[in-house]
Amino acid sequence: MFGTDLGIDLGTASVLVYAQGRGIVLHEPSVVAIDKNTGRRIAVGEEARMMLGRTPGSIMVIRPMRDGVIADYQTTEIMLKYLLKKAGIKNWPFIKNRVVVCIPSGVTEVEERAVKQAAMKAGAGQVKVIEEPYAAALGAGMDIYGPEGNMVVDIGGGTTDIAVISLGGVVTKKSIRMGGDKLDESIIRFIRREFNLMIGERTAEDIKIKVGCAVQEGKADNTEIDVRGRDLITGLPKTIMVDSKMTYKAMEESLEVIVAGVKDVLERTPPELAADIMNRGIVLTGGGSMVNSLDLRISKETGLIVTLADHPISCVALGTGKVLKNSFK
Ligand SMILES: Nc1ncnc2c1ncn2[C@@H]1O[C@H](COP(=O)(O)OP(=O)(O)OP(=O)(O)O)[C@@H](O)[C@H]1O
Repeated sequence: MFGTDLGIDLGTASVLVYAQGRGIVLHEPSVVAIDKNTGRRIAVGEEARMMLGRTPGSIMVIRPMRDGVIADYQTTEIMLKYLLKKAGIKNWPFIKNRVVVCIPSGVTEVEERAVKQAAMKAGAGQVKVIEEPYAAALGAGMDIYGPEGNMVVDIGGGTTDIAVISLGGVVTKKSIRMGGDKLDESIIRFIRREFNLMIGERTAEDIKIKVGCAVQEGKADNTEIDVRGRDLITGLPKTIMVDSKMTYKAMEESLEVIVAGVKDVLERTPPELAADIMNRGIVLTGGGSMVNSLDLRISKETGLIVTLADHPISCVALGTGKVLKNSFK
């Protein structure tokens, strides 16, 4: 006897849970705060994210997922257990639920097994895994079961998964360990180098979301933001102004890695499918795809039409929901 079937997008930046018949029931950052002395859980999700960079010595804030895979197994288990309970799944974990979890397409067998085991330990009765770009394409509403080629680029916090899908299967793919987190890191490095200012992860993400830009021309609106950090020379707090052009420079190298990945997959795609992609274009999903003008940048460099999915962050979880019905026959 099984309970509600669930789809989980266990991401580097966020965890989304899709419950059969209810849709997305949870969306929280993949962050856990632990008491260093006792090992006790203090906070999980948004509450823990608010603590990032602000904790006293006794509290440790952990992001247990790195580059799309589990980096800290024990903390992932704690996080999943807590979040699935919070998602309000009836009788979790007393009735065993069937769960589909998404994984990046390039993971090793060991990494895949760790994801399955973490879900089982968190209370799942049966676990299946599916590849992220497949779920992302389904969640974006692409017709992946037809004979035409579809190209999806899922840019998450830790990985970018690029795939060409046709007849319900992945034909060419690439998973690169580059995503929103690395963009934040490049902003931190740029500001330290150019302004001798040390900023935290959350501030860097804020800059990326508010004024980040993937093309040199910059954004037309909202082009500047005041940024506070610690001056590395005086040691004192300082405010500087950061604009879109600076974020372009900061993120340029990292964005180029994503563009090169897209070109590589296109080059390896069979000609018939490549012709389909010329007609249909590329669909971007994942939170990282929302960097301003990234669609324009990829379009310029590939000469193809590039569209941002309707709800980029939810696509993988929505796609997992779509495969639930056929996953446990
Ligand atoms: N409006 C926005 N503009 C730019 N980046 C954004 C925006 N909103 C979210 N992001 C970024 O999207 C990333 C998270 O995306 P998402 O939740 O799809 O990743 P994930 O599934 O957790 O990661 P992965 O698939 O790599 O494991 C973060 O780096 C976040 O900063």
